[in-house]
Amino acid sequence: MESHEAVKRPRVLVTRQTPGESLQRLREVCEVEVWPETMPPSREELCRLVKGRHGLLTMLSDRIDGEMMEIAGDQLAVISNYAVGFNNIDVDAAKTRGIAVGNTPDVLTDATADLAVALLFAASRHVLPAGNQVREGEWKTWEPTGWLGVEPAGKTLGIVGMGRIGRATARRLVGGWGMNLLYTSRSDQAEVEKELGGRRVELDTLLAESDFVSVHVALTDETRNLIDAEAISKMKSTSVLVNTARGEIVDQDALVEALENRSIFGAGLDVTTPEPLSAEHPLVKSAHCVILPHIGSATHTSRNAMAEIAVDNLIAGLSGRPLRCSVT
Ligand SMILES: NC(=O)C1=CN([C@@H]2O[C@H](COP(=O)(O)OP(=O)(O)OC[C@H]3O[C@@H](n4cnc5c(N)ncnc54)[C@H](O)[C@@H]3O)[C@@H](O)[C@H]2O)C=CC1
Ligand SMILES: O=C(O)C(=O)CO
Repeated sequence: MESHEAVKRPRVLVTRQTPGESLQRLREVCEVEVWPETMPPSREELCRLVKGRHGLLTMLSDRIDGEMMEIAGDQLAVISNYAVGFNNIDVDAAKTRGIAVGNTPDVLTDATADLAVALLFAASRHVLPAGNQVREGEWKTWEPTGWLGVEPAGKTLGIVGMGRIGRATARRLVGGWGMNLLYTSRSDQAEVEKELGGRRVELDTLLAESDFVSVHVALTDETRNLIDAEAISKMKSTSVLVNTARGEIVDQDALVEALENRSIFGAGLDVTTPEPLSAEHPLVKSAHCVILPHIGSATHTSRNAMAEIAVDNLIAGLSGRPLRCSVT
């Protein structure tokens, strides 16, 4: 039986065209099939495509569970996710089968933190609806009471999940706008506190005391719906919620209600449940919510670098070497 040991020309599936030249490196050592469409393969198509592959280069929209690994077969040695988040992969199932799993951390940290800051300002200053007023020819005059927003300078920033992107976001807002920092984390972050000041607090305290809350935890069973109705009810009526992590971390129904009741000031989301979110969804229609189509890492620099890591991970996994960035 063909198993995890290195094979001469391993068969690899890449579930979407990635930017840059990195796939060329893969083609030199593997038989590569790239899913050619813009839309992801359906579950059915993916089940058909994974069969007999030694390696998979997957996107965050591909759900790779135990069943999918089973369908792929015993020869599957490595799953390389083209993302830092890996909630779309059943890592325990992969471990059980001895399949290596890789991700693409660090190289997208700055781009995603930049976008968190952009969303914070967009939601604070009505950037989209005010801009639309101009586009739609509805701009009548300068109004002393028009489009009044909130300002971050000197206010309190709450970072939920002080990992790489949480810290980079805090660095921008503490350094640039003199914000005071609160954060949640599973452990104290002495280095962060040395660099940025700040205090580790319980989530309830963070929500009650922050003027701007930015979510950066990984999606796990523990963080799913972390920002639920009760959590949102603790936030200040002048506060802004930003989520660039994963949609499932925020209870969207509760957020709709909070925005409708004006119990928070606004929200900026790069991630939703589902993705894409229907244009009819009340959050999309809300004047107090800015939604972007999951573009946190969407810069040439980040996406090219992610592709390089994803290919390095795949090649390492196929030859039984430790991955450049492993989550198993
Ligand atoms: N919008 C986008 O395009 C992007 C979204 N992301 C999302 O951002 C997430 C974070 O990325 P990184 O900062 O690179 O990951 P990271 O692993 O450095 O940070 C995640 C942090 O969350 C903490 N955490 C996990 N569970 C927690 C809990 N229950 N309570 C408090 N803290 C908890 C972890 O300890 C860690 O510090 C990714 O998992 C991904 O979902 C990442 C990149 C781009
Ligand atoms: O890397 C991730 O986790 C993303 O969401 C997109 O880059």
